[in-house]
Amino acid sequence: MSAQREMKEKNPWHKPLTIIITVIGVIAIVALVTVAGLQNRPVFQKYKYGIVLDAGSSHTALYIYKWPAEKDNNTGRIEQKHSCKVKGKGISSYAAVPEKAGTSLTECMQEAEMQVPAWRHQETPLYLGATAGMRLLNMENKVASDKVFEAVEKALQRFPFSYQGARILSGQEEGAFGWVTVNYLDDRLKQGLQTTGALDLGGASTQISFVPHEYDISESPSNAVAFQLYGNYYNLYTHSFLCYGKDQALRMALAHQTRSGPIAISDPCFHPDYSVTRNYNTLYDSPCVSERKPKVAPLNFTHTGEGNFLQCQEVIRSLFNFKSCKYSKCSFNGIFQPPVQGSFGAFSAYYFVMNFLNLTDGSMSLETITNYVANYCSTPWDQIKKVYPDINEKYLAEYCFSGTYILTLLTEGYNFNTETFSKIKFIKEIKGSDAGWTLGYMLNLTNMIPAETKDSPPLPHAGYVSIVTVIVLLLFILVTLFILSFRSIWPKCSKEPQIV
Ligand SMILES: O=P(O)(O)OP(=O)(O)OP(=O)(O)OC[C@H]1O[C@@H](n2cnc3c(O)ncnc32)[C@H](O)[C@@H]1O
Ligand SMILES: [Ca+2]
Repeated sequence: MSAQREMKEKNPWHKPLTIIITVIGVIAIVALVTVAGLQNRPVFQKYKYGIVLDAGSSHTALYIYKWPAEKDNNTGRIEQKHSCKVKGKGISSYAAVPEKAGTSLTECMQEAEMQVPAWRHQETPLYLGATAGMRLLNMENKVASDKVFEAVEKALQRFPFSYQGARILSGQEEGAFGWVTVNYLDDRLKQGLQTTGALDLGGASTQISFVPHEYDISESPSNAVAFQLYGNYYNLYTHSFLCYGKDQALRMALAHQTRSGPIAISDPCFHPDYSVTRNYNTLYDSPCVSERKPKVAPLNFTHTGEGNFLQCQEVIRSLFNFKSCKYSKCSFNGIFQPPVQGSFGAFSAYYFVMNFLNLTDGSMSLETITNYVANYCSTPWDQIKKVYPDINEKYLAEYCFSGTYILTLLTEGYNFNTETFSKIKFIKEIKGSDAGWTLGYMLNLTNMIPAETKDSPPLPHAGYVSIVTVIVLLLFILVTLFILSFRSIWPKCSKEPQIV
């Protein structure tokens, strides 16, 4: 019994020092785990937002972009969070009722209010950029164009975002920002890789932008845009052809065929058996064709189809002037263009049309694609309607013209040949963000948004390392003390069986 008491007295677990050491040890371990856990927990990502309204000639679309609040190399990693297609036509179509241009945006703006967290609303910049539709309205009727902007401005200012203004983009900006978008999304800018050209086909204008091989900038300064992005310099060639978007090009093609004011035309760019009645005033109501309006013409004309690809190409060719060129090389209409270079991303109507025709598979040759479009054009209209009962009839009727226009513009307008054509990719989006000028525009403008304080771990790295070192040292001392106090009873413990 006395041996047992003696052992109990010598048992370190019954000494206050051991208990204190143990408690401190446990606290130290808990502290170590807590500090490490807090320091290394995934940082809650805070985002900033920006909204761009693309007021195109055919429709308006709203894009919401987001990027981490702490920025990377002065340029945030911007991605598309949401997009909203405004119902109805483009804002330029409301020239006679400007207030409606403003109210048309309400639904998408309300969607934006839901998409951007409320606490970010006030600091979220909101931009509206208008393109060729408003360019044309501005040329035609400046007062009407100003009124549309006034109405749009009023409508946008009612929302809680930081409204930064509405303006018409120049053709150069439209082309250049489209190029920035494509290359940014492809990660080519940051990595300094060879860039991709950008081809944008809108309703009223079309843009071509690429970095040429040995391009002499002095030849046509109005087609040159110099960029410095991520420390790399780019000398971009860009041109925007007003009136060569697919709707205005169709107008020009019809104007070409009705220039003598006939009561009926048989159009090779529309399917056999296609027939509609069109109004002369409506057709010629655009600065792209107004000057060519026939002096004498009936109110309407009958527009029938013929479905002949080669003859359609002839009509389209007549829209391009290949005669005059004061530069070393031109595309058409006397516009300087160096030879196309490298790969290209073709988006908006290039994609809509080629996707409908099932021609976006990069392995198809120019010849195969041409044959396909020719065959498609010669298919009777009734048959086409039966095969595609769900497609918007206006689009459906125009795919033959649009496909032929795209091929003619690319090969004869921009001089793509069999080999260079194969480097064109028809794209809608890249990594979840739509291809178009808006992201490039946003990317450029966000450089002006000051970066928020970095969303860093709670402790600086040095502080974290010091705390962990102190705790580890403390644990080491405690373990040593613990072992030492146990050692005093170890011999007894080992003799225990002999005692028994
Ligand atoms: O750049 P601008 O010239 O201002 O015009 P936009 O921005 O309004 O032009 P889009 O790229 O939105 O559209 C280009 C054209 O494609 C048409 N379009 C849109 N969706 C289409 C689809 O699914 N199939 C065929 N055409 C389509 C649209 O009506 C236009 O004529
Ligand atoms: Ca556009």
